[in-house]
Amino acid sequence: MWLGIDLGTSGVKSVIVDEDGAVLSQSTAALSVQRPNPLWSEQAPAAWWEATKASIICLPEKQRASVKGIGLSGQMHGAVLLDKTDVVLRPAILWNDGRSAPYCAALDPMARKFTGNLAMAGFTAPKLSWVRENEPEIFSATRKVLLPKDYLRLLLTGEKASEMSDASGTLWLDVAERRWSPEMLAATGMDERYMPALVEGAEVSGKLRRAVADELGLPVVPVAGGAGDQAAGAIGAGVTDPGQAFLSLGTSGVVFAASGGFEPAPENGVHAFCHALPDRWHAMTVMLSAAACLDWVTRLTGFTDVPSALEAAAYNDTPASKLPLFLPYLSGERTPHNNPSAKGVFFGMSQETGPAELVRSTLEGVGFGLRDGLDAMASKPDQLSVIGGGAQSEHWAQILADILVVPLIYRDGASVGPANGAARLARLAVTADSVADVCTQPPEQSRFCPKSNQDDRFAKFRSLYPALKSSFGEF
Ligand SMILES: Nc1ncnc2c1ncn2[C@@H]1O[C@H](COP(=O)(O)OP(=O)(O)O)[C@@H](O)[C@H]1O
Ligand SMILES: O=C(CO)[C@@H](O)[C@H](O)COP(=O)(O)O
Repeated sequence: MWLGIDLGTSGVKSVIVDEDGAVLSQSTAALSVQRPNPLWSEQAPAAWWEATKASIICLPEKQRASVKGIGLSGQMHGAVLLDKTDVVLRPAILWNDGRSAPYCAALDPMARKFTGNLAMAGFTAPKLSWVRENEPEIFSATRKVLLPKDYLRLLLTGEKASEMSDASGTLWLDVAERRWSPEMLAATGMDERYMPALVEGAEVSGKLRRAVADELGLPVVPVAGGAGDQAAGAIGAGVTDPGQAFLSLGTSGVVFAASGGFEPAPENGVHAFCHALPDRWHAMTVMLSAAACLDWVTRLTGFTDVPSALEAAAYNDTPASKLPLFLPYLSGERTPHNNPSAKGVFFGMSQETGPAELVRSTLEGVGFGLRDGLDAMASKPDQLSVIGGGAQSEHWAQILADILVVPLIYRDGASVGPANGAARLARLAVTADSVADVCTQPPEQSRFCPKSNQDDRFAKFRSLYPALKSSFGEF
């Protein structure tokens, strides 16, 4: 048995996977996000740890006792600042936090040169520029900066380590060479001593501490490097070779394509990062609020939960031409606009607009945002496997297939894709099993092909951002 732990933004998911790759059990412990100031997005690392333990302890006792290795996956880019005794100095600044935007311009030329990526506000390095200027006492006390899942690793094993896929999202990694970049570290007043050791995703990074093992009913087993949640999702979905791609419908929305090598294309905000396997890279586009918009519109409209809101949308028959258009920029946007100050908008409301129409517009607007991401990619994938919490809705699947104009494939275990990928990396780290044997595509459950043309609505959607852009910063 292999234990995969995925530190998502909305919760920690743990899965146990057997020798044949079947997900035997899964458990989720919810997390909340704190937004104490405009553009800020934070979580307490202590809450991650409590949720991690809560999710593991709910897995069946017998399965836990049979675990042979653990893999970690997690939300990317977040900054956990530790002092010289490994005490957390402030709440973690998350991937969808836009406060560091003013520091990106200065880093951008170097980021393009040394990492092949744009300096974007959600990445880790600009966050440290913000801390250095705005919280100088915290910056001076900082001795290590860890990514979210790597903080869990520290508590699980006592080791400070990261791996290439997640480290790519810091802007401190030389992505082509898979090593820390002294130039990028110096640009934020740091050097390699602030960074954890680097391993590959399918290498062992340490061993579970005895006390933690006893508390969680686990044996003392190796913990693999793991991956950032998107690369872990790719391993779970069997997206490892050029031409393979997936769509993630988590808090964020991601189009991820495995590439033949390191192929930087920073225009339009396409990220070129290391994959979780050695000598492999990938391209991805990221929208900051995807399924997060469903939670928001559910609260806004007063439906009891996301499935009820989706059901109301499915039964609503207002002609699509009468629906408002929704710009899904509730936390700003990364790809393609690279604008943390962009805002959510309902455009075209009328007396006929009610709760179900708003939910429908939201489902559609997230689709349009994802289409913007897909169009930013250098080449369009033939099909996309779908993973993440949003993969639970067939109604949304057809809307998305129509907008994206690409077949969408729903596979077994889609909603726990990154946790499954983390478990697979643990298996690769501990056994001699091959990537081809372990990283298979899970069986197909259903397939949604484009049926109705949405290009006219999409053109209207696209016209709104340039028209509103200059006003966003004023709010
Ligand atoms: N039945 C459902 N259909 C579609 N989306 C859903 C459903 N239930 C939950 N979700 C969405 O799943 C999202 C969480 O997905 P998940 O992949 O777990 O995110 P993260 O990894 O960011 O924590 C929530 O934002 C929620 O809107
Ligand atoms: O910023 C990115 C990827 O670059 C996000 O995808 C985060 O990694 C959060 O992922 P989810 O919580 O939405 O899975």
